[in-house]
Formats: sequence, structure tokens, C-alpha cells
Amino acid sequence: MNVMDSLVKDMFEQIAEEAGSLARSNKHCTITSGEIQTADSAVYVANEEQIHQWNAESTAMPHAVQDTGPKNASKKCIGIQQQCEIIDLLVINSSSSGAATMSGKSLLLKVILLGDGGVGKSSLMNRYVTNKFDSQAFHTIGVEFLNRDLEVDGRFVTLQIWDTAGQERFKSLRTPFYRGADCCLLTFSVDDRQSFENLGNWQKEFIYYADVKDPEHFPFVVLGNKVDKEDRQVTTEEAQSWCMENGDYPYLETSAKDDTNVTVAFEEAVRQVLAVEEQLEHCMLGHTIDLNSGSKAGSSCC
Ligand SMILES: Nc1nc2c(ncn2[C@@H]2O[C@H](COP(=O)(O)OP(=O)(O)OP(=O)(O)O)[C@@H](O)[C@H]2O)c(=O)[nH]1
Repeated sequence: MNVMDSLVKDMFEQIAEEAGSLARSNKHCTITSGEIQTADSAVYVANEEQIHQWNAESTAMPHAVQDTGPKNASKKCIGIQQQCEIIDLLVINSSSSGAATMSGKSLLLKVILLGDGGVGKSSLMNRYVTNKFDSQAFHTIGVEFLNRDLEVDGRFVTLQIWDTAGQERFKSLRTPFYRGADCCLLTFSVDDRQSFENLGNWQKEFIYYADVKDPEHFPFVVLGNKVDKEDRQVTTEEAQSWCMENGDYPYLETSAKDDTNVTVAFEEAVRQVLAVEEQLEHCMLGHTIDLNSGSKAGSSCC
């Protein structure tokens, strides 16, 4: 990796951190290799062409400030020159831990969709949030996310769904966003055997980059998408047994096209997170010290 590549990589990692914070304070946000946009602000970062050009020329980065964003938006350029710092427009109001946090009255949960390119991650997110399906969807570059409020078993939740680029060449753009995820949806396509065989790699990639401390108890949900297709290469039984052997994960067969099980899948993700949360709360309560007796209660938990 040359110096410029590593500067660009550092820049994206820095942006990823900022974006993670931004994500917690905004309803809608799109992050690609080029831009971070929200309803009321936009940060111009760099497009792929510019990055290539910078790599080729190794010249100074642009650092001009432009006002061409959406109405009321400030659009600024992030360069790599020292004087061109990461912009001040991001409203950072949250911890970077990313554990489930309360936003207003509802619980904010970050779920992340991972899986090979083309298995239908973006389509699942878009079907769930906008109820639309695009049969000519473009590959994702980097990550994007959308929020949706829902109620599950009497709990109000804001689900923040992060859709990542499955193609290998975008690995460095997606992995910085794994941290802080409350649930991971491992996705494959039932008509693509290789995408099923890669599930284990996605699981490992997530655990490593999200820095999951207790992988055995992390809530994964596995989705076999495109069940509307006739040319299946993976059977339900095979997928179920993979889930059983790799962590006893829930398995759902979905179709973003037909809207089969899409809502159920995201609700299941919420249930999994809430179950882990309840278990933790239970454990914490179990460890409170009884001042009267001077002994710990329920120390067998966790
Ligand atoms: N038949 C069928 N096609 C689907 C379904 N979901 C997605 N597709 C199609 O599969 C293609 C890829 O879908 P995407 O949602 O872009 O896949 P992705 O996993 O986000 O791909 P990357 O962004 O490259 O990681 C698109 O042409 C979609 O229209 C589905 O449930 N059934």
C-alpha cells in the first residue's frame, strides 16, 4: 500500500467513526465511498475518480468548501492536508460503544446486513423500510443505512439497518462500520451455493472487525433470500443445520421481491437483541448486593 492509499484509508476510517456517531443522531443517512448525507447536512468526501487521481498524482488534496448540498445543508470537502480537518458539522451526541441506546422513548438498535455481493441485502432493507423492490439494483459501495420505528412485544424500537457492500473490493470501506452493531443478519441467496458456503467467512469477518467480546452469545440471524426463485442450490434443511452447528441461530427464508418474511426477519433480529438484553439485565439484577444480608444474590447467572 503506498502512502496515498494509506492516507485515503485513514481518512475513511476517520469518517467511519464520525459517521457512526452521526448515524445515531439522524433519521436517514447514506454513506458511500464518496459522501455522507443526511436530511439536513451533507459532507462531501471524495469520489472514486478523485481518489484514483490523487493516488496517481500524489498532489495536494482539495480543501475548498462548497455550498451545493441540499437546502440548508453545508457541504464541505474533507481533504487529507493537515489544515483540512474533519469538519465541524457532524453533531456527535452519543457514545461510540454502540450498545443498544435509548433515543427518546424508543430503543435504538443497530443491525447490520452482511453477505456476498448480489444476495439481496439492499433489496431486503429497501423492501422493509420503503416497501419498494428494484429488479435492477446497483451494487452498494461502502455502506448505507435507513431507520425504521417499530413495536415488538410492546417495546418501541428504532431499528437502524446498515446495508454493506458485499463485494470483496469494498472490504476496507465496510468493515469500519461493524463496531457497535447489536445484531448481524448473515445473508445468502438460496440460488447461489457459494454465497451459502461463504457464511462462515462473513461470521468471522464480523466478529473480528466488530470486536465482539463474547461471540457465542452474540445475536446472529441467518437469512436465505430469493426464495421466489425456482433454481435453488441450497435446501432449507442444509441451511438449518448450518445454523444449528454454528451457534444455534434463527434461520428465515425471505424474498425481497415477493415481500416474503421480510418483516418477520427484522422483527426476529429485534427479538434476539431484546432477549440478550433481558438476560444481561437479569444477570445484573442477580448480582446486586443485598445490603441487609451482606451477600450477593443469584451469582450463578452469566
Ligand atoms: N428474484 C429475486 N431477486 C432479488 C431478490 N432480492 C434481490 N434481488 C435481485 O438481486 C440483485 C442484487 O440485489 P441487491 O439488493 O443489490 O444485492 P446486495 O446483496 O445488496 O449486493 P451488494 O450491494 O453488491 O452487496 C438485484 O438485481 C435485485 O433485484 C429476491 O428476493 N428475489
